[in-house]
Amino acid sequence: MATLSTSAAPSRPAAPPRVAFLGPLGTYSHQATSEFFSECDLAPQPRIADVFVAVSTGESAFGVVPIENSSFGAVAETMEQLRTTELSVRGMATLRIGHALLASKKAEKGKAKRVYSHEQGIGQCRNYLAERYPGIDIVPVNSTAQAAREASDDVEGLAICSLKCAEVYDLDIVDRDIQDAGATNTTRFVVLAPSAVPLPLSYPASRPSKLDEQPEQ
Ligand SMILES: O=C(O)C(=O)Cc1ccccc1
Repeated sequence: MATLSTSAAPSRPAAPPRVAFLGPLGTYSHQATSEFFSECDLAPQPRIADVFVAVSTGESAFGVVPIENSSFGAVAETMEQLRTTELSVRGMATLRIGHALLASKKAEKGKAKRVYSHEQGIGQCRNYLAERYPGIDIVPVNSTAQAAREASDDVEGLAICSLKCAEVYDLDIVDRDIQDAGATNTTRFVVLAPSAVPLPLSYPASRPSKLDEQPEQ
């Protein structure tokens, strides 16, 4: 006689969630996403508004957006989206932000005519720019890694972005730690999900936050 098995079928490990964030690769939002989600399918978006769309349409399970910087304040595009979104804020990550100034490997020293960055990157380095590059053209772009991409195609351009972008976009390091607030410069990021979707307990990843690490001596 056939017997019925009551044991459940072996469960397949859940696929890592798809997470939308402000791209391209190398942004601070990318860094915050990787810190928060131990494993995920990275879905970089061209603008902060696109992160909200990707989560609202279900294309991504979660989204990560910057919300506030310790020295320059609220991130305007995120605040604008939060006014009307039906998504919920389900988590938070705080990163220490150290900006680098990068240039194309073909750039001539001292010939820079413009500097690209996200509005936040420009705002967090405004005193540095006024002192070292008075009168330089400031070109706001969608993200700091987008600024690195622009500088890689512009021998008269500089990018304010993370040091990581020097590797990712093959750029020279002109200067580092150029943010006006020094080691105290932090940005808070929030994790978005559709209102009905709770954040699994396994997030944030158990690794200690970058802010818990000891400062270099
Ligand atoms: O452009 C980025 O890298 C972002 O993630 C937004 C941002 C810009 C500057 C500081 C912190 C976050």
